[in-house]
Amino acid sequence: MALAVDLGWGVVPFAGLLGAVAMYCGLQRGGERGSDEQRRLENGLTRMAASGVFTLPAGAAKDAAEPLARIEAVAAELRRLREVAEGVHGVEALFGAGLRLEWISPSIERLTGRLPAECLAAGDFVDFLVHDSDRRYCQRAMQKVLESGQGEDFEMRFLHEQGKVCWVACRWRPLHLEDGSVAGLRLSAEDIQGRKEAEYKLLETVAQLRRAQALSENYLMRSNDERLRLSALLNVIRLGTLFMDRDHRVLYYNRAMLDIWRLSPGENLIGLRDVVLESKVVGLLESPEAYFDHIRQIVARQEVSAPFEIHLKDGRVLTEVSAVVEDSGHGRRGIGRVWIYEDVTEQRSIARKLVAMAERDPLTNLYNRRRFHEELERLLADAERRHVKVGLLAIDLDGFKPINDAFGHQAGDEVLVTLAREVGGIIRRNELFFRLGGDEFGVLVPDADEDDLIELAHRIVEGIGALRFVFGGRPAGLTASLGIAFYPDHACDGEALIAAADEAMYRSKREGRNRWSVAAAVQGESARMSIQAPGPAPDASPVLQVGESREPPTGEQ
Ligand SMILES: Nc1nc2c(ncn2[C@@H]2O[C@H](COP(=O)(O)OP(=O)(O)OP(=O)(O)O)[C@@H](O)[C@H]2O)c(=O)[nH]1
Repeated sequence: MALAVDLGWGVVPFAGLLGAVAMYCGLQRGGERGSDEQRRLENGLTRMAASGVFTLPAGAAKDAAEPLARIEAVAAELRRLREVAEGVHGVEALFGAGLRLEWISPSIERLTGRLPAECLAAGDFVDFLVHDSDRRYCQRAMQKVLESGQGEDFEMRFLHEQGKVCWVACRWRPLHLEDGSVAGLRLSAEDIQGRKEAEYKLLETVAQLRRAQALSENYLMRSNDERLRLSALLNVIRLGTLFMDRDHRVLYYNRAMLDIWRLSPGENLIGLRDVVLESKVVGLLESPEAYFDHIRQIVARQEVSAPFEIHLKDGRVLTEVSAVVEDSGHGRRGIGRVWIYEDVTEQRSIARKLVAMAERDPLTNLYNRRRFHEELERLLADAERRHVKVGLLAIDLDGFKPINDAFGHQAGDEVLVTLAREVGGIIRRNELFFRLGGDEFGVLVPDADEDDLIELAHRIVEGIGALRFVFGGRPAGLTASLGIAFYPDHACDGEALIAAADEAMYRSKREGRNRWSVAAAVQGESARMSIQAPGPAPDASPVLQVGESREPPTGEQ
């Protein structure tokens, strides 16, 4: 059914009316309102009325001027309507019942580059103007409006003749006949390209924000994983770790930290100020004041601190190192400070044992020959600097081999141990006693005085000679031969001093054992060159002093 218009005095097919009005207007424009033409028009209108195209008011047929005036009024009204329709910003279009485009506003050109005439000439409006992706939906929606008589609103894309796309918001409305049936559709399409672009931009921005959020969530998750890994690591290592913030409050600590400082495992240190922390450990420290002074010095500096030893009352030894935690901007103040504590008690003990093993004789626990040489060099350097003497006593047992041979090696060991203890009891605290190997011993005496050393040698000879042993029910004893030498009197260096003392000791052996001898004074000044020793000038001739124990011990020799 064709689209029709109600003019108030009859329903007129739209196209027919437009034709009639155009014809009328054309006549007007041409100024040819001759009576023939007017008559033709009046006849035409009368025929149209007679054929039911529209209904003339009663009496109109008698007065042909009446419908003409009405047509003029309608034409004027239509011109105004056309002006309005052609001037609309959006697109307006009318479709017949076959969904064929019957009229479209010129504004379609602005959106699609297509002229209304092109659109009307195109067979199918949807195929011609609607974007591929929206065609089926559009066709279905048009059909639905036609069938249901209910309007549909949706957005779709027009295709511009140059291929670009233009989004429009469509309002599809049915056109009803008087009897209520649907005679066609009306489309009102509004250009929403700007809004769509804004929406796309917004969506893109939202997508970017989502990506950024996902990225930051990913970073957060990874940094959280890192934190957990670090925390797990810090909790398994034996180093006590403490992070303080720049306001001197506890930020983080690990289990070892609580362990080392004997704090209960459930203790919560987070947020505690340094002074509170100090109050918790003060009872453990051997020298709290010294330690807290040290902390204040460290905190005042920026560089990594040197390892510091902390001695605790329970005998443990801790080492501490601290460093500023730099901030990412490498600011001078940093974001806080890390403190690392290590309980080195066991290491220190092992080190002590290793040192002892390296420098002590395992049988007698006396210093060994290695330590003897170290101490000798040290004492000689000191004597050189302070212009004092160093005395060396070389001790060699007499008749030790026969004890081994007669009573066994274990008996010999017992003799050595007993002897070490006895002689250790005779020497003074500043005198150093060594087992130099086998049955050889040595005593180094700093700031030595000749008379004192001779007195010491005498007491040692007597002390050893007085030792009494019983092995397998049989008594045993032994004596010792001693040699005494002084630096710089008898030697200008360590080796020479040893040689001089040995020489004196062998002299004691030769002279009958169980005695002491003082080394012969060296000829000339060579041994004294480096020292201006106080006292009388030495005699140029070799001097030998020999001492003997008054009571030679008994025993199997
Ligand atoms: N039991 C024991 N004997 C040792 C040890 N070290 C060395 N000896 C022995 O000590 C003896 C030292 O020999 P000598 O110096 O000739 O013995 P000596 O009988 O004192 O000889 P003189 O010095 O001439 O009187 C050797 O028999 C070694 O085997 C040890 O650690 N334990």
